[in-house]
Amino acid sequence: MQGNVFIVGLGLIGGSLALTIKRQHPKATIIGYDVKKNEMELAKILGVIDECSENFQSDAERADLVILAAPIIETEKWIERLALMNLKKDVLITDTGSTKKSVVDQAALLVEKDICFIGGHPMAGSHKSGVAAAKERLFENAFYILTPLHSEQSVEVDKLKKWLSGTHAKFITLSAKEHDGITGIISHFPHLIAASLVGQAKENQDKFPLLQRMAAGGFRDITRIASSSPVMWSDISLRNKEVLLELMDKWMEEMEKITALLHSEDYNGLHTFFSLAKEYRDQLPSSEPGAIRSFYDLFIDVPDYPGVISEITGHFADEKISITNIRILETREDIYGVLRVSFQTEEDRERAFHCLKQKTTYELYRD
Ligand SMILES: NC(=O)C1=CN([C@@H]2O[C@H](COP(=O)(O)OP(=O)(O)OC[C@H]3O[C@@H](n4cnc5c(N)ncnc54)[C@H](O)[C@@H]3O)[C@@H](O)[C@H]2O)C=CC1
Ligand SMILES: O=C(O)C(=O)Cc1ccc(O)cc1
Repeated sequence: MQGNVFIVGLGLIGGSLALTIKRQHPKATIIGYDVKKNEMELAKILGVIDECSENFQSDAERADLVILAAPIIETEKWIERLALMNLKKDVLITDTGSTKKSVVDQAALLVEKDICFIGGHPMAGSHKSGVAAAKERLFENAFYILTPLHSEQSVEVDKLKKWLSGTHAKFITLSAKEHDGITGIISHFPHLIAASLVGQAKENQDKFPLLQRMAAGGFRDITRIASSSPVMWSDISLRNKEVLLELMDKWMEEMEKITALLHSEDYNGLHTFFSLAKEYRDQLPSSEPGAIRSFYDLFIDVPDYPGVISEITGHFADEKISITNIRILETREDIYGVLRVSFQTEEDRERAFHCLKQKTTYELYRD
């Protein structure tokens, strides 16, 4: 595809989409805009965009595709302003916000002006922010939800998918309401809980001076998402308020039930509670990328001796397998530790798995 692609918000998501589009459509010109001038300049230096926007309106008016990748409330403000501009007749406007209903409602302002808007949410990311964290392959195999305003937009949806084909994502069309219901359960509510778990640890750190050091393993993993951008998550929480409040009521009811089980020392009740959770979780697809894909992890049971990490990374280096992260999750003093290695792609993880299967006798796990 050829034309001008105007990306607003050059963070993790805007930057990653810019890289993907540039690779897939080398003839396109990527113009980037960010309220933070230094972030915009960094994007240019890193080769993420072709041009820094000097003037939002004139760059929007020459665009064939506009991608709004700012925090949701800022995106809504841009939609209102875009509706007053003299845009190209066949321009496509999309966004990347983690909630869809309020954005799509706001886009009625564009539709009134006969401008095409298709809501979008690439469901891959991380707790990192900023253009420096952008990656060309961030969206590979991830779900990419599109929320067109009506069924007659199929030609435009196909055109948008072509622009975004370099993401190698799995496109799914949903209504904005359905999208917000699902993501509320699997993403937004868990973020609230993760942040509150971290809060609970902080509250108790004076009482237990060792707490911080000991929170390095599993606790860090289940609360990783609490390190995400506070601006982004405040926007998401407010814009999916109804869904979150409903989930919160149900959660409180559930917590009251568990409180009662503890008070009455109801062993069978607790066993049922944990069994039902385990049963449902164990049957969730593990070969699917999951709704939100962020990393491909390989877990390796390694003996706890100095040099084991360099042994493992040496094997990967020999096979030219790149890793994105490596961490010891837990070291049981006398026996084994679990090493978690993260990869950018499923393919890299598979290669790593087979490489270690061949060269070592360590137990390996992919889930
Ligand atoms: N971080 C993630 O894992 C994912 C985020 N999203 C959504 O994508 C959007 C962007 O998120 P990230 O890239 O992660 O955030 P980020 O914090 O990495 O980047 C956002 C960028 O937008 C800029 N910005 C803020 N206000 C602006 C404005 N009024 N005009 C232009 N630029 C502005 C910021 O300076 C920043 O550079 C959000 O709406 C978020 O809900 C969607 C999928 C995953
Ligand atoms: O890092 C993680 O696990 C995430 O949850 C990333 C993420 C954040 C927001 C989204 O809308 C989609 C994905």
